[in-house]
Amino acid sequence: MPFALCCMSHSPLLDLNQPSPDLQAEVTDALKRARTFVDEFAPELVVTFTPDHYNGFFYRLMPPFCIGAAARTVGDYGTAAGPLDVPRDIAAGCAEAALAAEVDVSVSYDMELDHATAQPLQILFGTLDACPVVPIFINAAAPPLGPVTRARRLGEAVGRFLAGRPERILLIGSGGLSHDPPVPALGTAPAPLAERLVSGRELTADEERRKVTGAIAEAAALAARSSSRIDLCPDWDRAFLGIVGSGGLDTIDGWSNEDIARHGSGAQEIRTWVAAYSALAATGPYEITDRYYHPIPEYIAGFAVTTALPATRSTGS
Ligand SMILES: O=C(O)CCC(=O)/C=C/C=C(\O)C(=O)O
Ligand SMILES: [Fe+2]
Repeated sequence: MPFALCCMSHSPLLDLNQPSPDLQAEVTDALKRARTFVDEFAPELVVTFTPDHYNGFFYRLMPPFCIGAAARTVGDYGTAAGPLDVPRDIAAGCAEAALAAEVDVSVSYDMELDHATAQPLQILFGTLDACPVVPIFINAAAPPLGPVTRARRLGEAVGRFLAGRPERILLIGSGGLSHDPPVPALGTAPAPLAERLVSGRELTADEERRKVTGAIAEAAALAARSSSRIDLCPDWDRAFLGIVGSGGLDTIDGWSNEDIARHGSGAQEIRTWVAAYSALAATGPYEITDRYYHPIPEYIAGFAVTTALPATRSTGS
């Protein structure tokens, strides 16, 4: 049951926009260090806590949490499309553990997921199917959202279950931190798009083009400080990283959804980090082994990468 954790921001613009060469080099280096960390750990199982952005989950049935017993990624924003190698029995065990802990998860045997799931797997492993993966969807984009403490309780329940498994397990949290990307909302989207947020129909080629050019334009406006959307919030991001680094995850229980939303609609994705770190914390004390952070408007992201391991116990004298 050895554990390791890697939490990272994702961005659909990672391969589409260029921040300054120095900043790009920093990000490349941080992601390379994360990959080396994972290589050295050599996981036999990945459990990924991941959101979606109306690419796999829609309002025809929008669960707060869903555990995939069979899943694939859809290949949005140029990320890989294809099946994940999901061990059904372990996915079912995670779901049973969550339900026993009174966290009402759904299960899916036909889960579709987007860049939020594919990007970290591609960055850390090169491919989607290098390692068995249990995907755990946490709704962060589609209101109503439950309190953030539910993500902590989900993570704890999954962590306690995984502690009884024999595999080397990598926990991934994908998302955050502060950011306000132009993801459509049911209440404000024009009628054909609002209908799609319910039905999940394919985007037309024109809608797809406008989605990508719109995100690129929004990033440019954010970098030029001419965007009307919520700005990145480095102080809040650093405070959040401090909390997960100190292990005081229950501090976040006091954050209301409105508090979190003040740092952008995408800031709700911190739920994935809270769940992943809570899963690790449920197995014992942990320590951060690497941490990178930079606010990057070109990616519309308070961009962070952290890795962590169970704390090495002092043997005393
Ligand atoms: O239908 C759409 O427009 C979806 C757009 C989308 O997928 C945007 C994603 C943004 C992030 O992943 C993010 O900034 O966290
Ligand atoms: Fe996202």
